[in-house]
Amino acid sequence: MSFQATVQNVSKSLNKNKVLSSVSCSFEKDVIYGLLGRNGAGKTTLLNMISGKSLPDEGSIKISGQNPFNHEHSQKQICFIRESQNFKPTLSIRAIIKMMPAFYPNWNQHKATELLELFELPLTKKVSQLSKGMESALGITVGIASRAPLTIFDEPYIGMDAHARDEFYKELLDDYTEHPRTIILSTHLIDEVSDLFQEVYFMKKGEIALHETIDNLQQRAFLIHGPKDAIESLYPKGHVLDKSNFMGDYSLTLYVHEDSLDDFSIPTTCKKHKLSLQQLMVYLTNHKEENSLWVK
Ligand SMILES: Nc1ncnc2c1ncn2[C@@H]1O[C@H](COP(=O)(O)OP(=O)(O)OP(=O)(O)O)[C@@H](O)[C@H]1O
Repeated sequence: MSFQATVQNVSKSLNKNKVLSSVSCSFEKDVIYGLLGRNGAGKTTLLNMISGKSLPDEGSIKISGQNPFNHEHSQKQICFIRESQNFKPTLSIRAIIKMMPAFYPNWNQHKATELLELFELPLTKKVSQLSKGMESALGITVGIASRAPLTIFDEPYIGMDAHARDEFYKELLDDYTEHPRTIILSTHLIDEVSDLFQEVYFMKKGEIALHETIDNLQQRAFLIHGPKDAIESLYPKGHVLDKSNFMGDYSLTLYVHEDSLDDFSIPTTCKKHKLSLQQLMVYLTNHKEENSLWVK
């Protein structure tokens, strides 16, 4: 059976707070997803349930047709690397690496050794003796070397410097290219990783605000400058995320309607620039609902 993770109408409360409301999404085989949203949007809560660590109050989660909660076969298909506390502090790196093949049938020892060397992680050190960045690098090593059909990284690089993060993106992409699998990456460093994503889910206040392919987003989100009349003629073509006028230079941030895409062009007096994923996310999760692109 081909791999697929599906979430259907999932709701969840924690300590009587509704954290997720009727969330539906699906993660297809061999696609890299970004799961984005502001602090407290519900990303970790959703990922915990997808990885079978907790149960929804309502709705269903299926990993290739099975409920992953307490289901050994599903658990072996999923590697979930969290922001911290992935490993017992008293264990050495050597002991952790040794036990991984029991959890992940696709575990690749050669890749693990290569990454431990790259991140300069000494086998003899215990997790409690690692710096924050080293502990994150260990999580990343395990996540990549697991080659699990569903690999989830939830803010995995706390404490890692820019150089080490670059290594992570490169290694993840290289290994994915040779051994494709489904990857979900939740992060706040959006522009750093946006080249990795093929599709993104944006979450806002416990709901999915938008799901798009990166290709589609790039064709739909623009910042456009030009004279007043030309700019105003574009309003009906999309959702106006922002507009401003600075000393006669009018600008418009537009998310083009799906049905306007085929014939969307701008007047010759205007200039358009692509909107980065980070910029789009700011508009999308804006608390001012009248501007927010919250397609419900
Ligand atoms: N154990 C808990 N008890 C009560 N509320 C909780 C608990 N854990 C999380 N929450 C609440 O659930 C909401 C969603 O939290 P969650 O950690 O899923 O968000 P997130 O999108 O991952 O945030 P961040 O980007 O900051 O990691 C938040 O409002 C948070 O306060």
